[in-house]
Amino acid sequence: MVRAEHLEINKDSKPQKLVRYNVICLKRVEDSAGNHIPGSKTCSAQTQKYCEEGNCNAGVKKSGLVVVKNMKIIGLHCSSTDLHAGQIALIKHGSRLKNCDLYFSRKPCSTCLKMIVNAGVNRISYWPGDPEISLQNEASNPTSTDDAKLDAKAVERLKSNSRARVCVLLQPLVCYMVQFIEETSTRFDFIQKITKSQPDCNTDFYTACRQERIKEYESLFLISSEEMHKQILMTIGLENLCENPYFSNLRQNMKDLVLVLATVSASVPVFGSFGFYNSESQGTNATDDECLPQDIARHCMIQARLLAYRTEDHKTGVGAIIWAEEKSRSCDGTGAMYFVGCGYNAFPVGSEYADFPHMDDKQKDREIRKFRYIIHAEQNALTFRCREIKPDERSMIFVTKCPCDECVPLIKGAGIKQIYAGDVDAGKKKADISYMKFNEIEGVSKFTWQLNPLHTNAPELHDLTARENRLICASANLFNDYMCSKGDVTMAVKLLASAFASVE
Ligand SMILES: Nc1ccn([C@H]2C[C@H](O)[C@@H](COP(=O)(O)OP(=O)(O)OP(=O)(O)O)O2)c(=O)n1
Repeated sequence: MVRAEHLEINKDSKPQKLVRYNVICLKRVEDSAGNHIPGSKTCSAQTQKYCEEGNCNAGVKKSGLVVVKNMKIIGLHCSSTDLHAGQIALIKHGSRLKNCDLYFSRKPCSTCLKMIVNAGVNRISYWPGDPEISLQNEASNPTSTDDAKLDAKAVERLKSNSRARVCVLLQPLVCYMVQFIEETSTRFDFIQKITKSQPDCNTDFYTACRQERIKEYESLFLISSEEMHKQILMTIGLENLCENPYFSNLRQNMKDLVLVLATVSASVPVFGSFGFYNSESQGTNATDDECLPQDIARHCMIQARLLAYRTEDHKTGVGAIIWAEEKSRSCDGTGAMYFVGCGYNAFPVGSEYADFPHMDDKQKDREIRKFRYIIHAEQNALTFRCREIKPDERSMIFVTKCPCDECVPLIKGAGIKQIYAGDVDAGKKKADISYMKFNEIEGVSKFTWQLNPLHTNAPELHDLTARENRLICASANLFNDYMCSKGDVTMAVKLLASAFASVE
């Protein structure tokens, strides 16, 4: 059956639901032996550059992939040195890919497409930029461009002979969405915590960090030359998008989504010695007490932040994502980490808008408050998880807000070993929701967003940090120079892939 490539736009989306289609994948930079390179300090300049340019697998750009079955995410993958994202999905899910929807951050190549089509997937959506086999190298390497063009043709042929729908799924954002995300990101607890702890600091550091992220994501996801973008769209069978106004609308939608991603990402910023730390040991063994590298923890928290925008609670959006670590590293570009589940706060599945009360504790009548009905982000992540939580593996939950007294025993009971969260609400007690148990939890390690306690405990280091932070606040340029000189700007885990998944 011949399937036409088309742009799907959902005009009925409610504003708070728009980012429900935006899911991010995890990427680890690896050396040729497949070892994780935690940052530029241990990575040779050459390898670093090679990986950054997405050239680890000659001519093949890194891609991310979200696998969705029955509207639930069952896999978050990323290409590795040896394997493309589609190949990894095949290895991980096999024939379970049947009837799944796949969301790629680049148009997949023929090697991946033939296998996933063969597995009986339902729909393949992709980001309409440079495809997996890059078409951007024309001048520098004509032979590889010829191969890339051949591959693009093969992809078209596979597409037109397959049952699966291969399409671009891109939602235009409503006009005030970018502004809404900007405002909520600046007000986010982590940014507020930094601002409060640095009395002479305003949110300039946030603006600088956002600019840095915008630059990074634009270079990953957008094609700067309009002409080049048009040529690529023609080659990958999207000629119907090359005419205006479709072309300019497409570019604008892509830019807006990149802006949203960068804005959310900046709300978990790289700033001085802020990060996820535990002040005391709480786990049952040393491995459980060991914090993930900061860049990975930050990356997962950004995923939770994106999920929070899908909330059904008008006032407070919360996102949660669970990852676990296998004993040995896997073929996935995410290293030993694998996705377990994710969720956001919402009313019970299937309920209609008016079925339950939406009021908070400012409403005197307790019967019409939301708290007894709304399912918390952690509760949805646990309920709709796609993998079991194994007692002998390090599993971790990332929550954008402090887990409340309903959720702390659930997280512990489920056998999750680590919690990464904010602690702004810890110790708060309200009539219908309390955050008292988080501080007392035992047997689970907590890593909260704070200044590195090693720095805070050493006065001279603290002074240094304060001085450095003042410097950072002074100007965006100074901030960038400072971070670059520290080698921190290049995160080992980057938000490489933005795939667009319709998920309940
Ligand atoms: N770890 C958490 C904590 C809370 N929530 C959800 C449940 C409710 O939808 C909302 C409750 O948030 P607050 O306790 O902040 O209560 P309010 O929404 O009333 O806001 P506030 O009291 O801060 O003004 O967040 C959640 O999903 N997961």
